[in-house]
Amino acid sequence: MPSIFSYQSSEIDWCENNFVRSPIIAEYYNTISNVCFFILSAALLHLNWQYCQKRSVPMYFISGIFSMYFHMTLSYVGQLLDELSILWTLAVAYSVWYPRAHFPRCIKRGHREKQFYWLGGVTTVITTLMSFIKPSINAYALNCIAFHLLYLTWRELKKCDDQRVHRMAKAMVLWWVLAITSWLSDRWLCWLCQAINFPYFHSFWHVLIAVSLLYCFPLVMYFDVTYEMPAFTPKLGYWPSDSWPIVVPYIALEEPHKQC
Ligand SMILES: CCCCCCCC/C=C\CCCCCCCC(=O)N[C@@H](CO)[C@H](O)/C=C/CCCCCCCCCCCCC
Ligand SMILES: [Ca+2]
Ligand SMILES: [Zn+2]
Repeated sequence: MPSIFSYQSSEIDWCENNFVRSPIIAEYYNTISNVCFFILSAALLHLNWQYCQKRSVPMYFISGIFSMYFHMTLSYVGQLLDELSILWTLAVAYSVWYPRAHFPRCIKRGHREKQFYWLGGVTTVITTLMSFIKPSINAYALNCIAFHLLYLTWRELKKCDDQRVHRMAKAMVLWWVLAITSWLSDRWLCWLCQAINFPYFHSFWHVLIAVSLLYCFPLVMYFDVTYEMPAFTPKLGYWPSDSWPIVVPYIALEEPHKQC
């Protein structure tokens, strides 16, 4: 029986052909494309330095390290680490940022906060256990989180008339649609990708989801400042400048009153 650490012990094998460009890296482009998680999370921390000084931001580049290991080995342990790091980053992000205004109504009013954290904790533990049984199904469950984020974004945007925030949300959704299309294409249309000699859609997924998060995090920070830091007004800036066609948004904190 192969070890859970051994090469290709995972039940998932992505579309890219294995060991074509290197004898020690199973999926070469799927491995190196994870570098974008390190670059873009560094950019995120740098541009949003004011916010990061005041609040802790979940370090999603850790998922990039495990994802690299997974694609390099295609091992069962690599797959578990990849998925569990995403799951736990999401759990931390929800516990830090989930707006109290959107706590589910089904939990009792007086104890809402405590019960919400219990609910989140139990869900995370169950999903963690499920990862050991059927990690390939778990990847779909993780992707479904995006639909909940879309729902939360839609509810927040209804209350917000800052057009810059709407523009940021639209960009996030656009990049996410491109990302999830690439992920699904790699999983389901591999025969077609092989036929056209382009089995690289999973590498595109890495880049596109990292770009989508570059818009998602400032959006979440914007609403967090609005709700949780009444002493500041979140001001949305664009790097390198407003007039560029492709821009990176960031949050600056200003002292007077709020907009949304
Ligand atoms: C109020 C809550 C705010 C939450 C903010 C979002 C926190 C993001 C947390 C985690 C970062 C995810 C990093 C992705 C790493 C991808 C590694 C990878 O490619 N793994 C694959 C195998 O190599 C695996 O098959 C992928 C599984 C699915 C991962 C799904 C991640 C969902 C992240 C949601 C992003 C939302 C973006 C915008 C939504 C409209
Ligand atoms: Ca492969
Ligand atoms: Zn991947």
